[in-house]
Amino acid sequence: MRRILYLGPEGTFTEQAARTLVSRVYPDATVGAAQAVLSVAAGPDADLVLAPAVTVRAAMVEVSAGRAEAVVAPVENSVEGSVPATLDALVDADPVVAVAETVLPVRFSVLAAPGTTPERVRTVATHPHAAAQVREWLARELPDAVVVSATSTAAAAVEVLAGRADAAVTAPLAAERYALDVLASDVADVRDAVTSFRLLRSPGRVPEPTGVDRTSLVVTVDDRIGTLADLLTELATRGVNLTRIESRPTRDRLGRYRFFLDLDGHVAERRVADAMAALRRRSQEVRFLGSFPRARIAGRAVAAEISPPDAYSDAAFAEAAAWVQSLQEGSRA
Ligand SMILES: O=C(O)C(=O)Cc1ccccc1
Repeated sequence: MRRILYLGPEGTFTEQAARTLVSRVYPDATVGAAQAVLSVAAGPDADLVLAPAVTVRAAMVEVSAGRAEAVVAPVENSVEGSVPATLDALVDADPVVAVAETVLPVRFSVLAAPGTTPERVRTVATHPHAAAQVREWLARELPDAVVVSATSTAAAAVEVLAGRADAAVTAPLAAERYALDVLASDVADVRDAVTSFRLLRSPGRVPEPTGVDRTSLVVTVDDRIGTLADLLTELATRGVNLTRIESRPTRDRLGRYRFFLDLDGHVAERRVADAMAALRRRSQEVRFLGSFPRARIAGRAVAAEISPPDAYSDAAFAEAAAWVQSLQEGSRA
């Protein structure tokens, strides 16, 4: 039985995303659920079992070691930006690549032990990404409460159950999974906030291009004048649209960075492949984090989908390469 790990414990946004992604990536599989990362307590017929992991990093180690099939991780939020723990794990762990992404609307529930009134709440536990998205609500509704960090929103609910926090800011799913009262639901400072999640596996076959794909890379560069401009020019001159660029320190010394890039397009497309080859020539290291269909909500684009001009089509690249080859072979002037 193959395990799909998600940032747990049960009842996180990531569990919700994992259910969507698994039904998309493994449409024919029977899916069971486990309570803990090493448990295989699922129906006897399940092909896949969804299991919680304490951290994304630990889950990636399980995948790299061949003990799990895939990990589902939160990547980016429309309000708070990237999830640093996921980005760092992506470069520290043995390579894993994304094969699918999904985008979920995020509205929070505030849970507390049965009978707790808002006036009695002094500590509110949650994931840092959730805290950043309910800051105004907490200042207004629970002004005396201090926010304490948890590894996930569901881990925050467990803190409340254990009596170590008075309330937790969670996913709506946690209200169904834990015996806690709902003090508030549908809480969000920004109404239409969304978070993207990816399903990551050990490197293998890349999903077929769909025409609306995303390619994700990490590029490590030397510190010299114009490096970043040079990299971006390699993309621009091949008609490759950059949808995200994020730097993270390499953590070995101050002032050294890696760049996380998301591009429109698929490694199977000539313009993207050509741009990636150029990035490789110009940088210390390029790590491929996957090419996969771009997430849509109810069939609609989440962000603008920009088509490259005809000069960058596979056909245009093939015609131009054939022309150069004919010159090299002397078959044409
Ligand atoms: O803690 C969770 O529930 C997660 O899945 C991470 C997260 C936290 C806040 C918003 C979106 C995802």
